[in-house]
Amino acid sequence: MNNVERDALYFDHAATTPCDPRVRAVMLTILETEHGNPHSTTHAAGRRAAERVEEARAEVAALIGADPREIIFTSGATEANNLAIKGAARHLAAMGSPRRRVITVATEHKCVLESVRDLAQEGFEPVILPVDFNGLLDPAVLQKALEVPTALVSIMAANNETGVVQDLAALAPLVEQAGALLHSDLAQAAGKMPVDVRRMGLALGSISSHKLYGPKGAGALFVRRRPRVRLQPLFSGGGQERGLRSGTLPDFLLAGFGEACRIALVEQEKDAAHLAHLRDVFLARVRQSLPDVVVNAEPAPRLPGLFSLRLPEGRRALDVIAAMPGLAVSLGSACSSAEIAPSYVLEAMGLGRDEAGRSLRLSPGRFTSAAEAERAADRLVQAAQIKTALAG
Ligand SMILES: Cc1ncc(COP(=O)(O)O)c(C=O)c1O
Repeated sequence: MNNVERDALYFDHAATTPCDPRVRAVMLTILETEHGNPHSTTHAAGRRAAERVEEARAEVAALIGADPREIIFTSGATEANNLAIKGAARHLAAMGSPRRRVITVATEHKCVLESVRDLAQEGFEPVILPVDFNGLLDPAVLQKALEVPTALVSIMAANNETGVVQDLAALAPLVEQAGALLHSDLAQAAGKMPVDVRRMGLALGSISSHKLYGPKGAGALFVRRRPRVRLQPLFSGGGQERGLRSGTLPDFLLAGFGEACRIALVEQEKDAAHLAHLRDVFLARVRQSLPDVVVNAEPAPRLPGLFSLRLPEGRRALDVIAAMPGLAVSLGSACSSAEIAPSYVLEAMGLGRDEAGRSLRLSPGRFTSAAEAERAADRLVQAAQIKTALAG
């Protein structure tokens, strides 16, 4: 880590988390001392690698209340989401199912939205449902969409821009009654809030390692066994992962992912309390100087460690970020050249161009201290006090 990185206040854990030192230690041991292919089990080196993979599978399963046989390793949540949505829809079509509707929500991650939209080319009917001002999906809206025979519904557990937590326990029975499969993108939720695939009524669920202090490049898809959910694989190959995901598994990454899940399960409540405290410290301090600051979707149930802050009128998030180089946060908007396009997530919640352009995403983490939250608040206030004219 160089000095710039060490001095920076990192408030962008929703984008990615640093590897937990305990995760790093596990991965380094494997990199330095083990070299087997987990699929070459005719010798001890391969068998050891396979054991590492199975240990990791058990840890990932435990974090979300699944059976280890229900975990398919992938390269991350993007791949898991693609496999779940395209794989399930294609399998049903191949079995002769007349169900063509695939439903998702306007605030989903791009990899879900694009996977659903891509299916239109294969004769499916993508339906993108709206959310209310707090980013929540109204069960009545889902119920109405399910009047047409539906293959699959994909609803994320927690949103990556606002932290809004959907009420899956209330929505799942509607999907089940309609005879459709329910998939959830759990990338932001796993390790950050209690996740139980049975209680949530999921047929499929996607996780990402690098969102929970594990390495980048690893993820998993939960595929329910009873009643059994079948998928068409995305890749042709050696038939690893029960034929659903061919390719040699990266044992050291998966061991790190497993260790990250083990830690997350043990420390999730402690982490959540810590993150809620950091958020409260940060917001109280910011509001002393900027009382008009708003948390987008504040009334909705939200993750404790991820919030979208709307600055008072007259400030532009892009300018504020530029004025605080030592504080790493995300824009609540997608940026193209010098223009700010409102984030589609905030736009779906009814925010206008100006409101979205004043929004920042902040996400402290497990290793952030209260003193750092105070320093971050001071830097933000200082930067926001450099009054900037709104473009347009
Ligand atoms: C909600 C959500 N889904 C999916 C992804 C993609 O995850 P990955 O980087 O593991 O492909 C992310 C991360 O950007 C995310 O926040």
